[in-house]
Amino acid sequence: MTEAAALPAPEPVRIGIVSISDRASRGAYEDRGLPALRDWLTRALLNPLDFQARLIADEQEQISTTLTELADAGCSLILTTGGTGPAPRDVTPEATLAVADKVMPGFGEQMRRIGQHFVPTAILSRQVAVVRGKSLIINLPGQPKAIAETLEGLRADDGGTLVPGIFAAVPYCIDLIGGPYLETVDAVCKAFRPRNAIRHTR
Ligand SMILES: Nc1ncnc2c1ncn2[C@@H]1O[C@H](COP(=O)(O)OP(=O)(O)OP(=O)(O)O)[C@@H](O)[C@H]1O
Ligand SMILES: Nc1nc2c(c(=O)[nH]1)N[C@H]1C(S)=C(S)[C@@H](COP(=O)(O)O)O[C@H]1N2
Repeated sequence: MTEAAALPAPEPVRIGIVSISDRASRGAYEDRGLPALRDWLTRALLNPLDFQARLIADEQEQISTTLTELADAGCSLILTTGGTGPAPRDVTPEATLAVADKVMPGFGEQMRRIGQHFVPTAILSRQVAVVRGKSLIINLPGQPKAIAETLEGLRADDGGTLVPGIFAAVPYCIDLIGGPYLETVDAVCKAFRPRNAIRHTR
């Protein structure tokens, strides 16, 4: 048997993607949040992906209910986009904190650090990340272009990493909460794990 044949294939992963937008949910404009999330995750991950997609309005109860349902449905990762600013209808962080078992402040800190390289108003974002059971839930900004920026970080002209994207820490976080082993495409986003946590798959 060859070494490759002896290695296990990457595990399937269920991922919740949630676009939170008053205007896109009522059809005032086309939703670009879900396609941006799906496209980036498909480029970045080698695992077979089962997406659970939702497009909803900026309603706190509805957001919390959606996040709870996706976590209960076995999503290891849930990414939201939209509703993190200071406007009265921006309530995604409150809805996310309401379903948290643990708050993970490092994600929000790093997202705002990345954002300020693109736009000074990134400090207006109130994104949070939390763990609920075996799900990691992360709020991303609403601007569709900000989704890849935040997940991937900032590259230098030579292709090296200038500011690490938040996704580099996601696979190990999911390991620690008992989820499947996520494998990334290094050219898009190289996951970091301590040496003793690295497994080899095909
Ligand atoms: N789902 C989406 N599809 C396309 N563009 C979006 C989407 N969500 C947000 N945007 C764009 O990003 C901007 C900032 O996002 P934010 O979440 O603050 O939206 P908003 O201004 O509250 O409006 P809405 O909730 O109606 O989308 C929006 O004003 C819009 O231009
Ligand atoms: N990487 C990145 N982060 C970003 C932005 C961006 O263009 N790129 N836009 C910011 C802006 S203009 C706002 S108001 C806040 C709030 O997020 P929201 O889009 O969910 O309202 O996110 C910020 N974070």
